[in-house]
Amino acid sequence: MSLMEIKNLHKSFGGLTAVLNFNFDIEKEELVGLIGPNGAGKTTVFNLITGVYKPDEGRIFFNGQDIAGLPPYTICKKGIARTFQNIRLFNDLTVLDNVKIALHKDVPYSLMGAICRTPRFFRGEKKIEDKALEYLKIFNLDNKKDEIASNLPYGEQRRLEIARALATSPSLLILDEPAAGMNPQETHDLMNLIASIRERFKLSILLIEHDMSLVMGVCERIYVLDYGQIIAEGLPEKIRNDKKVIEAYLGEEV
Ligand SMILES: Nc1ncnc2c1ncn2[C@@H]1O[C@H](COP(=O)(O)OP(=O)(O)OP(=O)(O)O)[C@@H](O)[C@H]1O
Repeated sequence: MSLMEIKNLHKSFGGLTAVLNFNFDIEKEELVGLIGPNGAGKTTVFNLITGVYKPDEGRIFFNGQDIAGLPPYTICKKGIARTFQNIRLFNDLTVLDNVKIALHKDVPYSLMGAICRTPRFFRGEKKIEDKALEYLKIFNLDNKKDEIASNLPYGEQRRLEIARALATSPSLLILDEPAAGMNPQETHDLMNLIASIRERFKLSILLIEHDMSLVMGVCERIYVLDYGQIIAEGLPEKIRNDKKVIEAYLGEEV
């Protein structure tokens, strides 16, 4: 059984059809790319999967259960984590607190315990802090743990957002244009990091990207969206040479 299977998804905004008859699947531990030119409907698909929008039609099966139209927090609890195209961190909190928040569901003490500052509270806090630091280490941000998130350079904010998403222990991590605004070296490093995260945490990753060349090196399978519809699907090599894909990206370097 696929980890996620999407069947005949439709979404319109007024008279504009953003996503039409969208079919998709991703296996456990697979790294899949969803690419397409500007306005193709990628973010809309993303928002449908994560519960930001309700589909007009269609089903989204995750671990065999239909999650279409469920609220975002329920979908997150089921094991889908996301990052945003425009970074959304808790800007005034420290780097460490941004990740600790994502671990709140693992809190081993009660509200009363927190108010009364019981030994169980302190032990629990220490455990969460250690875990958050482990995530920060993976993203090479542990030495910035006490900095205010908004003071980090852009590339580090992006990495922190992924660390925070990963801390919710998802089985599917969806990254919306994670390399947007990064320089070529940062982008290259990030792609390697994404591949290594998949190996280490044994999770599935859906990478949504405008830039086709970015996903070519890292994704095992790619879907191409244009005007709300899938125009090609398959291995990177097949996608690179697909006539419809080349036409959709006409004028852009493929
Ligand atoms: N909330 C909305 N209300 C009205 N139209 C919308 C809304 N969200 C998206 N659209 C329209 O739906 C179409 C698909 O947009 P979407 O943002 O999903 O594309 P995209 O592939 O993510 O583009 P980009 O790469 O520029 O982010 C566009 O024509 C967009 O203007």
